[in-house]
Amino acid sequence: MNAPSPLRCPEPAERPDIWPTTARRSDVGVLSIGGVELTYEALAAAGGPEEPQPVVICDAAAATGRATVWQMAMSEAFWDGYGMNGARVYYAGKAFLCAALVRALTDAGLGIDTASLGELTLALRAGANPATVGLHGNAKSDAEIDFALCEGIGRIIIDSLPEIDRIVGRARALGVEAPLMVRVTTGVHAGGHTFIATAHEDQKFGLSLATGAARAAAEKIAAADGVRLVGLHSHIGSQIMELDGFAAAARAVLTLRHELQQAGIAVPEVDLGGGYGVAYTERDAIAPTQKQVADELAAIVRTTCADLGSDVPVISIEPGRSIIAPTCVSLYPVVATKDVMTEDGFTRRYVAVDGGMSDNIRPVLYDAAYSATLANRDPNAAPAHVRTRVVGKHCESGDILIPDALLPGDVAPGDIIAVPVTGAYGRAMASNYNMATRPGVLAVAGGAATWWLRPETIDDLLALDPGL
Ligand SMILES: Cc1ncc(COP(=O)(O)O)c(C=O)c1O
Ligand SMILES: N[C@@H](CCCC[NH3+])C(=O)O
Repeated sequence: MNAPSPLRCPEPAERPDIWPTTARRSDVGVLSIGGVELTYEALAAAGGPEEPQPVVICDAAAATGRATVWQMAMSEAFWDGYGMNGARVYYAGKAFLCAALVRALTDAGLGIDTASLGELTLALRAGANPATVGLHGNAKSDAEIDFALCEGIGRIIIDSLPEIDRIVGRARALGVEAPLMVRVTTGVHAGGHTFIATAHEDQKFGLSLATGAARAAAEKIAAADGVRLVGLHSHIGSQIMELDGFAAAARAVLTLRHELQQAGIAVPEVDLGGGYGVAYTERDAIAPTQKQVADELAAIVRTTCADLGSDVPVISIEPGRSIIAPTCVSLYPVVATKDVMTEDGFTRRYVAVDGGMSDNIRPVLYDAAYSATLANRDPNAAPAHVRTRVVGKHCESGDILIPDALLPGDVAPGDIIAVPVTGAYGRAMASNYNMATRPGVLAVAGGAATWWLRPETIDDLLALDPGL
């Protein structure tokens, strides 16, 4: 958790990859995104929060732009007019989901990957075409399965052998055919943190390639009535910056497909999952571009299929983070500051903000690093910078957003802390700890602001309590 030196937040012009496309610092030092200044006065005037409060600002055009670039890069890389049949991109809604985003991404040609009844309901109600919606889950409820089957979604990704029997039963009862993919555990270890690596053997997701469980699942589906095998699926983890793991997993899953096809079991599609990493701070390398990833995946698929002597399946991927993470910046009002003596005998500045682990659990859960700057004024115009710990407001001493940030020594209540790259798994993993209200997500574009998710209110929380 202790960084070797305090982490400074680069300005948008220095590291454009960790800021939304339209982020700028004005001549007077105020940050803006989408032409909207990031002060609470300007946000209120543009239709945002009326009072200072934590809020997630999303550069709406950047989100659509990143999705479109993925879609085009994959379509181009996987099309050659004869063996390569194209590729599909499903946005992994677990990273962040709301109706406006579903509409923007489906308009851009993406499908939506969901992992719960809530995500699935939202995606369909927002107008996603069921044929290009998928459902994941290692413990899908009957309600989830029934809803997915009744709505006719394009793929349900199987995560265990008993689940196949359950779906066969539900499909029979409902009189529908279930399109199934098998999630294959390829044994590839990749991913930023143990909790977000998903393809090594001893973890809860998928069916093992090594033990034969994945193959057995595909055979079971192929032999059963009321279900149809539409593909194999591999997802190796999240926040992966090196492409080798994707290559190894793709080879493994394509080889299984080839073996199945040779045994007479057709496997039209292979999904290579999500997990493509992004840079969070200036210590991170610039992530591979969507085109680099797509070209690399296409090269692996092409050569693997050629080596195996098999045709090329339709390929799909499920990026979440890499579409939405860099398009959002979290803003926090500074509430209090104090200087504390450390055990090593130096003084540490604490800056406490309204917000914290309830709107961004990632630092606590994964030691995830973020950096912070000031939104309302130019930090570089301040006389001196000090090592600062940015902490939240919750009743946990571990409620630390940034353990060791370099911020102006005169940060005070009235200032606004901006933390970039918070679009993925921030609001989506937010909680109501301490009965905190979860922040709104404000989309900004062309000088105007629109709520993509309105801020939760205390009344929203109290309404859940029949005792009141
Ligand atoms: C099955 C599956 N697909 C896609 C994703 C999206 O991952 P990421 O946001 O890292 O792209 C995840 C999350 O790790 C996942 O579990
Ligand atoms: N929630 C994780 C990513 C896991 C994605 C789901 N398998 C994160 O914040 O990095």
